Amino acid sequence: MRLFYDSVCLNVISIFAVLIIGIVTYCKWAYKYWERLGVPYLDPSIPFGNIKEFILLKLSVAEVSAKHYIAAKAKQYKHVGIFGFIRPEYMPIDLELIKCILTKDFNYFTDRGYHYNEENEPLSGNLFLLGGNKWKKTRTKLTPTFTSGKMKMMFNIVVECSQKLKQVIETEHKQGPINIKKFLEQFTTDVIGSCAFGLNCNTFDESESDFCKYAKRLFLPTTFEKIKGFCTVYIKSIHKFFNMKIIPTDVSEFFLKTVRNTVEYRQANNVTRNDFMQNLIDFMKTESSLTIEEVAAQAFVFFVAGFETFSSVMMYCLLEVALNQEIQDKLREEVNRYEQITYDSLNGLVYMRQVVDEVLRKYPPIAFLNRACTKDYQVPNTKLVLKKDTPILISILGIHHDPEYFPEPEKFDPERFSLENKERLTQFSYMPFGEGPRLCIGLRFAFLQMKIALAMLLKNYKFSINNKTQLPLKMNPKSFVMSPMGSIWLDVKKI
Ligand code: HEM
Repeated sequence: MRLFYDSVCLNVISIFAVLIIGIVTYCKWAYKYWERLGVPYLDPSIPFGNIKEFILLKLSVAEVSAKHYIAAKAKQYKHVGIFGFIRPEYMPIDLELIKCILTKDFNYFTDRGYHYNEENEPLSGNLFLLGGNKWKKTRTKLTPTFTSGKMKMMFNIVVECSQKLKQVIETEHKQGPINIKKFLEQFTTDVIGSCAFGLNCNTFDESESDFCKYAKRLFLPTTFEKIKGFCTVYIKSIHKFFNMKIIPTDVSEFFLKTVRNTVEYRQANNVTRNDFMQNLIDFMKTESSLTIEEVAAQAFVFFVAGFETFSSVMMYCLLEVALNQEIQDKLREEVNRYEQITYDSLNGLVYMRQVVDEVLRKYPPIAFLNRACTKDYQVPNTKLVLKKDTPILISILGIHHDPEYFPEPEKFDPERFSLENKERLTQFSYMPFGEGPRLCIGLRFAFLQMKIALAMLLKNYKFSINNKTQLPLKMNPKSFVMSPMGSIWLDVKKI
């Protein structure tokens, strides 16, 4: 019996050892990928490649890619090869090269390389995930939804929501310091729920409305959902084999049902409203029509793309003005030049634009851009040919903190974006909304929202930092957008 037991143990250990040796040998071979192509690369570690700190939750994915950018730049590389586990990824460092990928040779890089499957998962057929011709057609259809004329139509909805934000700050600030992010998230849910889904979410009154519940659920995935998300990016074969969905089924069903109800209600009752949903519904009637699932997918992505980005930019804005009182005073002076905030007065808020631009430089919420090579690509002025499907990673955070383009990058200085200085910025050194044909479609709407909310808050309140805020900020390694670990607590005084 003892002999049998020993032999089983020996066999198990041998199989295990062979497996380990096999994995190590394969990794070592895979890690020669960039060397074989003559591309400089950063030393990977088995089995993580170059993303160990991200996998072990020491740094956020944004910080890890910025670290790669800095390391490559220090060695004066124009481009660098990295590995996400064993997946080779290409990171351009030189801005001319970045320009080629994002604009000049865009037809080689039309896709982000993320998974989507509209039949299996209708909401994945959204503008952010789509690639190739489908993306192009959808982008052409949606572009008119974001013209300045359409923004003007949505102005009143955003003002209404900002009044509710003011009311809640009015009550809450009397109780002590406020955790500003929570209220900004509620505000964003109200705005996008209203503009993209045509709903009065009443987030401030009813914190557990269904809309809020599913929105929160989407941004707080379970461990299993995180693993699935991870497979989508790094181990596509597993993702495809198990036909995994990227959006949780209950969330998907809720958003689809909500859109269906809204469309049916408006059509049955002949109701129209000045919002994104109306534009999408109008498309359903045209020749180049959208199906109800396509409408839902776009409304869904407007919500997802706008939620974390907007609330984090606003939070960093208020943090920086709380830390820099003279900037806050100057901003307030500008806002107070207008008795009332109107759509036209927003254009006059020039200094506010500088402040927001600097916030977006220092804390770009989407800190890296993804592209995938859709056909073999000869990298200009080199012998390198990038193979079809090679993932491309551009570190916005790294570029925005590069002292060559922004001296003293950690300093918060809105003067970098004065009219005069803005003209001197190196092309492609500032890309908080991305660049090229896949540039953020919601840019105008984001500025509309930010200017209205900031103007309303600064007109009525003075913000200073409360010592419950842990400074310097440490980024949350679990978050895909630039989000701090702890909360930002502000003392608020009525003016
Ligand atoms: C401050 C707020 C925002 C920031 C910083 C931001 C940033 C970005 C960035 C960096 C991209 C990728 C661009 C690229 O790959 O070149 C993007 C794409 C996108 N954004 Fe935004 N965004 C913001 C707000 C919004 C809002 C409010 C909406 C919708 C109402 C929106 C909708 C989208 C969509 C649909 C895409 C995909 C565009 C495409 O692939 O054609 N974003 N955004």
